[in-house]
Amino acid sequence: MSSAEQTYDVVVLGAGPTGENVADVVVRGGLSAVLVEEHLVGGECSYYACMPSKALLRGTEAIEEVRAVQGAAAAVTGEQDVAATLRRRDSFTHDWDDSGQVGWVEGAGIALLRGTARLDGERAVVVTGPDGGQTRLSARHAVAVCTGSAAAVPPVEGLPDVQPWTPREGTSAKEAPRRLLVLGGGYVGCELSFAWNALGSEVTLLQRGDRLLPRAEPQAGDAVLRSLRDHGVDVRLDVDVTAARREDDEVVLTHDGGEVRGDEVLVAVGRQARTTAIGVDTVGLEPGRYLDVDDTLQVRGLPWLYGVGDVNGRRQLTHMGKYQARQAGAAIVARARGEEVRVEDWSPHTATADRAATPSVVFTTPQVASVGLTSAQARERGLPHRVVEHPIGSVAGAALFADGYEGTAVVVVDPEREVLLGVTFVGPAVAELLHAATVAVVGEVPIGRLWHAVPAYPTVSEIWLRLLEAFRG
Ligand SMILES: Cc1cc2nc3c(=O)[nH]c(=O)nc-3n(C[C@H](O)[C@H](O)[C@H](O)COP(=O)(O)OP(=O)(O)OC[C@H]3O[C@@H](n4cnc5c(N)ncnc54)[C@H](O)[C@@H]3O)c2cc1C
Ligand SMILES: NC(=O)c1ccc[n+]([C@@H]2O[C@H](COP(=O)([O-])OP(=O)(O)OC[C@H]3O[C@@H](n4cnc5c(N)ncnc54)[C@H](O)[C@@H]3O)[C@@H](O)[C@H]2O)c1
Repeated sequence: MSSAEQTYDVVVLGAGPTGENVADVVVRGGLSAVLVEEHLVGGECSYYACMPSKALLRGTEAIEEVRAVQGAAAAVTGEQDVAATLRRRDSFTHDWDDSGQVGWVEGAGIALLRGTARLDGERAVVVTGPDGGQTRLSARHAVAVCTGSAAAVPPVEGLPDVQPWTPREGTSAKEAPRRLLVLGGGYVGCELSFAWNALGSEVTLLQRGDRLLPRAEPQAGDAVLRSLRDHGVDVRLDVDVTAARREDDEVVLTHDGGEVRGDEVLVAVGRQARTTAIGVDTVGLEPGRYLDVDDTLQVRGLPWLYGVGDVNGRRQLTHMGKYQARQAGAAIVARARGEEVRVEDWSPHTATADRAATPSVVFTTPQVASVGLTSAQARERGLPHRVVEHPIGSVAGAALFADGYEGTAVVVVDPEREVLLGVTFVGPAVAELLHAATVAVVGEVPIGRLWHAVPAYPTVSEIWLRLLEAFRG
């Protein structure tokens, strides 16, 4: 056992995509920073979330895209090579080896400390290393908590005892289980049901509410539901699972309408803040809760403490964690230099897009790409709004892309200011349509000016013209 003390300008807890970017921004701003990581540098996204899940899905998507083009479809004469798809997934996670990311951290001039970090009063962090030795870190300017989130486990009797899969096992499994039960029909439940169904599992998806992807526009959940069922997934809505047990090698879930059996059960009912064991109580905060932060990501009431990424519960997406990291990093540097931190919307120091313009893509078949407010969110916020919808398959680019292209675009417009509040595309390969919508929402580009943003012919982006025409009436 050893004990040491070190001082840095900024101490960052957690080297996920968020923590890495906070450290990078402050070092570029002339401050010193140490990143503390207890598992893999790169965080959930690289090893158990975004990258492996998309690698599991991409082969199936590529095959479906070719099958949807008459003539080209004839070239698909066999089945997906599941073992090769899993190997490709493993190549994206580098076989769960983080040496590449460690090289990047070192090259960026960031100090890295392996171990479990815990706050120990104001500006102080204690790190317990793999050998049990402790290092005490002091921060001259800021401590940034970027410890992310973990899978939430619902209060279902017996569930912990059946050793359910979390998204970690759901993205890193070495083979497809014969029968997979999936609890939860949000992002993870829908994506991983598609993935494992195509890789050979018999999948049963149990969703508590009456819709999949309940926070998206209803057209999204409806289309994903139809497609999952068409692909052979047994989707059951309005199911309340009350108990779980193992019988020999089987998992048995009891719900209000009976029982369902599988070989594994994946729990995908949302996330919980990783703040239970990081010493937040030593600075007056309640363990287990999301960190309550302002728009500069500063924890309210503790000006030296920042909560960035999944751990604040604002938006649990990698690109939003990295965005928050850029804004928080800029605020930390400005405060350290004694410069003014601008707290107004859209300033270099505030994460305004969290509230107004968060983009996301659900990589199902069809994809769901959205940014900004849904019609339900506009209604909840009491904003004046009009909803315009148009089938994407009606444009030439979509017809060329896939025979019988089916998709929907939904735009939420503020009719008084004539700007877009939100956009949702549902359809094959719509992910790459999204950034144009994000620019329009963030820039509050007036509808009158959008008429001058002419989509190239024949691209799927011509859907923008149809939407403008539908809005004009
Ligand atoms: C299955 C799945 C698929 C997803 N797909 C996408 C996607 O396609 N696109 C997208 O944008 N988002 C996706 N997400 C969400 C995305 O993974 C998260 O938003 C992102 O990882 C959050 O980054 P973070 O750095 O805030 O936290 P994390 O990635 O969770 O990183 C936190 C880090 O902190 C470390 N840590 C925790 N506690 C301590 C401690 N006490 N001491 C030291 N280190 C600690 C952890 O080991 C971890 O490395 C997905 C999530 C899941 C579950
Ligand atoms: N492509 C992406 O960007 C991507 C992919 C995966 C995850 N993520 C991120 O990770 C977060 C977590 O994903 P998630 O799918 O775990 O959460 P989620 O919030 O997206 O969905 C959880 C779902 O579980 C349902 N549910 C809740 N309790 C239940 C119960 N007891 N039984 C059955 N269903 C229940 C909810 O109705 C909801 O539909 C997402 O919100 C997203 O921010 C992003």
